[in-house]
Amino acid sequence: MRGTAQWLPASKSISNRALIINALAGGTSDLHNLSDANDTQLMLRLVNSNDRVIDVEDAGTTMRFLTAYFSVTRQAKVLTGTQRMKERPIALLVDALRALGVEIEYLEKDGYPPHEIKSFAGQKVQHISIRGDVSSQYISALMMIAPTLPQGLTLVLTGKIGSRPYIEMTVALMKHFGAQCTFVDNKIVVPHQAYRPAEFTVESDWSAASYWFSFAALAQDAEILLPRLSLDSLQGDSKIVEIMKTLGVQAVLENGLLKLTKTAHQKELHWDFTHCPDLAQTVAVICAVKGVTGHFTGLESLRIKETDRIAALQNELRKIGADLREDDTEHWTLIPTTSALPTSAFFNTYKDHRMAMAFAPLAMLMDVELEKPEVTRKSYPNFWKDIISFNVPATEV
Ligand SMILES: O=C(O)C1=C[C@@H](OP(=O)(O)O)[C@@H](O)[C@H](O)C1
Ligand SMILES: C=C(OP(=O)(O)O)C(=O)O
Repeated sequence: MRGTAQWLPASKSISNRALIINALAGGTSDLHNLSDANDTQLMLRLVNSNDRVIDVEDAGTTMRFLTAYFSVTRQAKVLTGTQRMKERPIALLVDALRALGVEIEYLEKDGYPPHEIKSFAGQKVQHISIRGDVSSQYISALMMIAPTLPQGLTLVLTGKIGSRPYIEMTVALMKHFGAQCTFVDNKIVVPHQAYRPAEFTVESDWSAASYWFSFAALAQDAEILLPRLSLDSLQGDSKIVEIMKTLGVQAVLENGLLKLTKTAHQKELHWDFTHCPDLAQTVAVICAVKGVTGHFTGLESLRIKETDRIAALQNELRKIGADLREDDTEHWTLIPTTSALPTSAFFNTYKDHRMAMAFAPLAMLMDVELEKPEVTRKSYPNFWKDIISFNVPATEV
């Protein structure tokens, strides 16, 4: 398998932060290479929308960041989304905003969208404690609005902190646009200050890149080139380089492109996904078919993403004779396939882009049919176009 993933998207996490901060900085920054992911295209459109009802579809960051943004910019809005978005909790963020002085009401079920932002009379507190183990997106949302608050904001994160690199990414983006912010241990301090407009170029998306590591892992022979990725990235999902080394893929930067080639793989993988939850599906599927036993922790947050990703993985892995066994609430064992793979299989995707993209590379070994392949538009709209350019046969039925 040889070629370049020409349509690899820019990071949606970085793009969505840049768009929120740019809006708070007056909207005049030059932002280059924004992601074409639906989550970012939604953010681009909705952040300046005059509509009262804001439909974020299934975009988690867009929902959480806009809830904070519309609150501090005093825009009365109703935020809603898909049925699944109405099942993804938002209470911790709403509680924090209410403590700050924002009037927000739930319109259907307490703790979940849709919700209505009514008013913000003025900052009531400077100090907020918030759990760190549910979603870092609530924390990033509060951090980005913090410089605009008259008293600034101190956040104390309680319990285990998940997705920490995404919080560090928020710090880095805030700094790029002129706002100081410190994040030490479990404490984040943001003084009141003004953002400055700045030029910014978004790098490629490491989570999207992870699927090309999967193709390389399953190919007989591979030389895959990935554009605009840096190894010391703001994105925690660049950890895929380390993980996939164990699974038989070597990655080196050559002439500005990341080159993936084959190397020997090991029989076991111990990995904690606490700080890179979006890689779990990619890695589980590759372990399953390469005979690698996975000893995993840090999968808890997968249950509240686009679908319950633990249940979805368990259902679909069983179709190829593998399993993801829950040993206790914190430990999972990936039991790989020991028998021959079926010659073909149909995989359900649960309206989750990452289910589709994690299982697609199995096409290197068997005939794969995927339910609603268009779900990839959430983060990687040209995924199928990229696949076809590598001569992997893909047909839309
Ligand atoms: O801040 C972000 O851009 C994200 C944070 C992570 O979510 P959690 O913090 O909910 O784990 C990640 O799964 C999501 O895809 C993007
Ligand atoms: C979890 C994800 O996105 P979000 O939470 O922003 O919907 C994801 O892209 O895998």
